[in-house]
Amino acid sequence: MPEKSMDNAMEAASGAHFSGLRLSSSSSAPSSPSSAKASSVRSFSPSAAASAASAAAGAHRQPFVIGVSGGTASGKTTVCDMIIQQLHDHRVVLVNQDSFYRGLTAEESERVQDYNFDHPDAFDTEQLLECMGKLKDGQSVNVPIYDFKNHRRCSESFRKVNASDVIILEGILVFHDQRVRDLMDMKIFVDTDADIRLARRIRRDTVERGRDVNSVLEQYGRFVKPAFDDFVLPSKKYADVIIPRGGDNHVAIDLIVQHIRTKLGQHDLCKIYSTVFVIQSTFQIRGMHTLIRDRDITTPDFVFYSDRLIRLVVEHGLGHLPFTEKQVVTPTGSVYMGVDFCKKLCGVSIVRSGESMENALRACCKGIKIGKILIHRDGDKGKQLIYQKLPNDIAERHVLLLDPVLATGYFLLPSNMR
Ligand SMILES: Nc1ncnc2c1ncn2[C@@H]1O[C@H](COP(=O)(O)OP(=O)(O)O)[C@@H](O)[C@H]1O
Ligand SMILES: O=c1ccn([C@@H]2O[C@H](COP(=O)(O)O)[C@@H](O)[C@H]2O)c(=O)[nH]1
Repeated sequence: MPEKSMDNAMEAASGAHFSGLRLSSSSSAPSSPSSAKASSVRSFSPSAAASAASAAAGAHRQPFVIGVSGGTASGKTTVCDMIIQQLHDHRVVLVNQDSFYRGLTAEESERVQDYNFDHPDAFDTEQLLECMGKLKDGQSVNVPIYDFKNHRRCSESFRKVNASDVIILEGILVFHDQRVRDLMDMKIFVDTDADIRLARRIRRDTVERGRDVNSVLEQYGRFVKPAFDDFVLPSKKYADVIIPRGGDNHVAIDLIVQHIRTKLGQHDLCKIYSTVFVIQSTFQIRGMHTLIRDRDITTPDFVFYSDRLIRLVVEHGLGHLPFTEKQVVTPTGSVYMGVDFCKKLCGVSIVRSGESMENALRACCKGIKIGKILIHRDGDKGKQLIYQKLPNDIAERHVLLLDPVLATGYFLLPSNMR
């Protein structure tokens, strides 16, 4: 049985196991002060534990939403495709604002040359919001398919878009409506010269969208350019990143992809850094995390459980250090084949450290040569900052990185020490 399924099987078989939890004075841990919270834990049933675990396992993580705007034929789709390609190890979906064109009535179709496809009212923004809301909620959606030749939606077919880690919403006016902007975690504006865009548009619309050059030029002068000046360009100010030259700008796209990876990696650092280790979460560990997060926990209980978590993190981290075989002679004269740490631990970085973390580390490290303990006291600066600091810390100097509170614990070892 693979290691992971073995762990799951053992967890399932033992149900709720709180060997690490501190029980009240009437239980098997007489030295611990009594606690109402701890005694309520004793009545925790295996089925409740199982459903809590499955709820956590299926817990929906908010996807990262990227908006990509810019004038017609600026290269929005091309940029999106490049981002999607580079994010190959994540689930990414593309939603086009074009899919939400209302579709012309028979009357409007007769005078299509007078229809302004570049005005915000040409889109069904309510439907777009509904679809994006569902996707953000982890539900799949059926997105309409728009036919640029007939200016209508296909009445029978839809494109099924599944819930994903990253949702990219692309279109000329995706920054126009504040409600749509508010869905986005990152806004990109593709900035390409107007003459290049017009040349591309003529080629594309004549080749792919069944137009002739005259109608393209007529529509461009009458609607496309004025709407660009009135709606698209003014929305550029909302962009977090402006990409000049669109898909030709590989540097900008690489930087954007790196940023998205870092953001996604806040949840899954192991995907980015091969030397980061995360302790497998068990009911015991999650039970203690639950206790220390409970605002009603007493101070002695908080200290007791957080100290225990800290020790688990530190001990697990030390287990990753390099060692050599070592023989010792026991007091009875027999030889014991043991191990000894063989390299000097040159730095320990403790994220969100407190005194108890430092003490636990020093206690656990007795007998290990520690060069330096570097303490990060980031406590109240928040999660964002801690993770943003991570890449520098990793690249430069630290050997062990421990975070007992935010997650179960992270361990970092340079590859030459493993
Ligand atoms: N960097 C580029 N160099 C040459 N042609 C490009 C470039 N980027 C896009 N195109 C072409 O221009 C047209 C419009 O590009 P597209 O990415 O679909 O723009 P948008 O989605 O902004 O309308 C397409 O035919 C595409 O192949
Ligand atoms: O029926 C239609 C619908 C839209 N348009 C034009 O399309 C562009 C937007 O698409 P891009 O891919 O971003 O260029 C917009 O400027 C509309 O004018 C159309 O011509 N006919």
